[in-house]
Amino acid sequence: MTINVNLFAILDAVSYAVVAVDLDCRVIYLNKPATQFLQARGRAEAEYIGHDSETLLPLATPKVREALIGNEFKHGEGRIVAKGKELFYEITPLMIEERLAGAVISLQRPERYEELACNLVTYQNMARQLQTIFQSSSDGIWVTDGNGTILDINKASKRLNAIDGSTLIGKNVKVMLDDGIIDDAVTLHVMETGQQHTIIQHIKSTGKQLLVTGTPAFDDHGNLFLVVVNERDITDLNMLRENLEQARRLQAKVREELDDLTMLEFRHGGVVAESKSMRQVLSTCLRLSKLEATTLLLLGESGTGKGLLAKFIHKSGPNKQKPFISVNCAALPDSLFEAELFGYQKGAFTGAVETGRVGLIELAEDGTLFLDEVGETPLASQAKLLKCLDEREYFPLGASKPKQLKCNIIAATNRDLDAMVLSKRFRKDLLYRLNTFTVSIPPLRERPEDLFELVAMILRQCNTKYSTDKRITPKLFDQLQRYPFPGNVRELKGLIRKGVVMSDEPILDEFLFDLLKTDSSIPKETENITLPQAIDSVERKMLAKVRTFCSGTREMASYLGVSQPTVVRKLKKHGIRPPKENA
Ligand SMILES: Nc1ncnc2c1ncn2[C@@H]1O[C@H](COP(=O)(O)OP(=O)(O)OP(=O)(O)O)[C@@H](O)[C@H]1O
Repeated sequence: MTINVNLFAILDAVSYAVVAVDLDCRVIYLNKPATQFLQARGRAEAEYIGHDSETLLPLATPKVREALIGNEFKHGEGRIVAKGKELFYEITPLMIEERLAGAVISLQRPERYEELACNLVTYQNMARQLQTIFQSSSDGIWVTDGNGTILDINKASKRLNAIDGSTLIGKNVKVMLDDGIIDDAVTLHVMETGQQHTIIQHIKSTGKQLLVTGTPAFDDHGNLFLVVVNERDITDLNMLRENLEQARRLQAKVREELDDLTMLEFRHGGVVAESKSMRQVLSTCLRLSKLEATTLLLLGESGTGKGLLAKFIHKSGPNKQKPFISVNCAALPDSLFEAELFGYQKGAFTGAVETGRVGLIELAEDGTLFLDEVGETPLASQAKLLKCLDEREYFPLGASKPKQLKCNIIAATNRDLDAMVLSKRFRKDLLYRLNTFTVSIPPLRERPEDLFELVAMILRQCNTKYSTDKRITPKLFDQLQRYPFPGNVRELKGLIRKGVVMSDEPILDEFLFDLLKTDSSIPKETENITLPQAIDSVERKMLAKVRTFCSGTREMASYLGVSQPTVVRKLKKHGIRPPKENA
């Protein structure tokens, strides 16, 4: 008996409520915390003793009943939530004299577990770790409850916002807004939408710019219970971005200045390039000039400056001191093409010079060989030229040992090589070999921005050459810009030269204006024919007329504003004999 009394006293002394039931689930005992709990709710112990435990513990009793059924007692535990309060319970067997006599239900507040857990070393370590992470983060971190009440602020945030965090804990974020510490509160946005939200916040007192992200956390019932706010200082980042932007602008300016310098360099090489298209052409040429053992193709109408650019490429390359050899493929008779290009050994063919002859390729050494009017290369020689370019060696006529091709090759044409391939006048494989690097020079009419500088340069050259001081006024530029210049820069040069030499006036406007009018007027007899026919007819008439007063194809070329090989080719096409001295 004494023992029993002591046992009850012990049970009364424990901090949790204990309820014992018999095998029929009738309440047989309540300890002191349990009766106190009932008294606090205006109930008496007597109302429950001897009654089914369902009246006292409606939510836990089904589990108790289950534990008591069968031969083996089933330990159980669970959680009771009623009227906003929460209790944890545990069901253990009640054994009397080694026989199951019922069950004991122990009930405990969850906070108590928490209090106990807090004393556990593992819990303390974990909490310490979390605090260390929270405080040592270089980003600012705030934690508020679901209503915006500040629960915690880390050190970084205090520094970024220049605030004493301890005075704010327990206050609502709205206070910070009202006090003007911050200009916007991300927590309020998160509370409103229930979603993550990011803002840029400007901190008045520190002048800092923060990237602030608020993230919501929800409990098991979907209620917002925490808002975690992360603040990242982007002041330095913005400054970095600005510096980068400034550096970029500076770089662009330097590049522009460099471009201008390069253009100046071009001008020293006598190449005018004011238009964007010509500048692009020149930059490409400059880049290509740095390549070794290269072959490139310059395309463009007659007089656009292919020859000039070929020289420019050579002069800009590493072998500018080496020879630049120019050969006009149209001017070489078919029979002599290979002999001129590859050279020959003595006695190689009838009429060959006794001593033999060095070819143009060899003469070019490791400089540049310019194959002008490459489209006119005799078909029979095209295969040999291709082999020479492919293998970078060739056999002079009559030689048994090959020689090396050391020079760069720049080919040029105003012909449509694709069309020539189709009409079988140019080898497709040679075209592919030549056009790996192609530079197309636009006609003068497509780059009027170059006109002014070209006219100024040509006038300067002519005035120096003929000791004159002729000028052109801006009025004439309107006319010049409207004129199509089929002969391109060469035609412009011829036009101005004619003006400087022939006009008696110091201002050339009127004289050149008349010349332009005659050159651009359409002859009446061409009105009912097609454009190619009209061009053909005008070409024939001009050649025939100019032939009568010129003493050679060179003079004709200069008068007509085209190259000499073009004159030779066109005379051949129209069946007109060259002037006497060239005949
Ligand atoms: N951009 C330029 N700047 C200065 N002079 C130029 C320019 N383009 C062409 N010229 C001048 O125009 C004339 C004709 O140029 P060039 O002989 O190089 O043309 P081309 O395209 O080779 O002609 P073709 O196909 O008839 O041989 C030359 O006197 C050349 O110096």
